[in-house]
Amino acid sequence: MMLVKTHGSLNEIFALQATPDEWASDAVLREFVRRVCDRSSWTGGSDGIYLYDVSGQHARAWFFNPDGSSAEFCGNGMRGLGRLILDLRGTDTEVVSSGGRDYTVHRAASTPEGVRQVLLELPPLRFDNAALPEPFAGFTAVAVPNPHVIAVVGEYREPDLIELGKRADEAFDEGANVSFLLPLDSADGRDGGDVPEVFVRTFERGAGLTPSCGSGVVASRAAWSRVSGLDPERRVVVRNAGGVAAATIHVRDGAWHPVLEGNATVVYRAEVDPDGSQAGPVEWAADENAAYATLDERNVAFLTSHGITTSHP
Ligand SMILES: N[C@H](CCC[C@H](N)C(=O)O)C(=O)O
Repeated sequence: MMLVKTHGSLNEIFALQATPDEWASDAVLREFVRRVCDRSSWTGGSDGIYLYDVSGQHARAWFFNPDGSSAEFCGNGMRGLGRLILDLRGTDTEVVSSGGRDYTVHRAASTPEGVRQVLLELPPLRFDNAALPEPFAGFTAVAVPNPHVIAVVGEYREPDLIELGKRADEAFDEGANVSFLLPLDSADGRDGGDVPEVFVRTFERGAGLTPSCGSGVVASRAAWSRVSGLDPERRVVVRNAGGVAAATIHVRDGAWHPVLEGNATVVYRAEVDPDGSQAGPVEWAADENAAYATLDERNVAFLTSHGITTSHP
């Protein structure tokens, strides 16, 4: 089976063309997931894996966190998977069904550095207005559809994010992805001029602190409009530790429909056996990785110039 390592803003997600029933049992499948996602394994690990099937008109996909748990959706992974499907079919738009919902992926213009990009349309998000348990009382809860809680902060303190992220599993029955959103210069977006920019970092359910969380980008974008009153239709540049994306919310009939645009980079391809062992050489996408390194350097320089201290990647 061909294992493809992709990333969205350095949030590395595997894509593997296979269906869950190809493993002897659910437990064997989840052991495979943990093995290939293990950072100490021959794969170098990842922050999750999408299994996918393209035998029907719409592709189907199943996401697993690196701890073997399932999740409804992975924004960065869906961009990478979408790019693979668009390239496989030679089309500009495809629908991917995952977790009981449909996502539309569009081929998007590459960045000035020559980094491939995908624009992703998500199903309507949902705010959870119920009172949140301590210590998340002041957070905003959004399902995109996976569960996120977001706090808009005046200063980004990573140790606080990590501490709170580790408490999400005990605070929420299904766990939650925990994000801090820090508005940046010209971030009020009210002058109608500059495109507002924010910094977001997420401590992910089932994965921990990651360089980027695509669904966290979308959930944080929505929470910011909810908290600040910024027009949800405004395009906002969202910077993560690992890269840059843009998020917009289209409001239709009162429903908030997120759109996420960002890179969809292939890191390498390698044959893998169903037990997770290596079955062929690792074939690195050297040009893509070089192009992304330039984008990454520029983003790190921007974050540093804005006084943001965050681990990389
Ligand atoms: N850890 C997430 C799934 C992966 C989300 C993230 N990698 C993304 O890009 O959206 C969860 O359990 O809901």
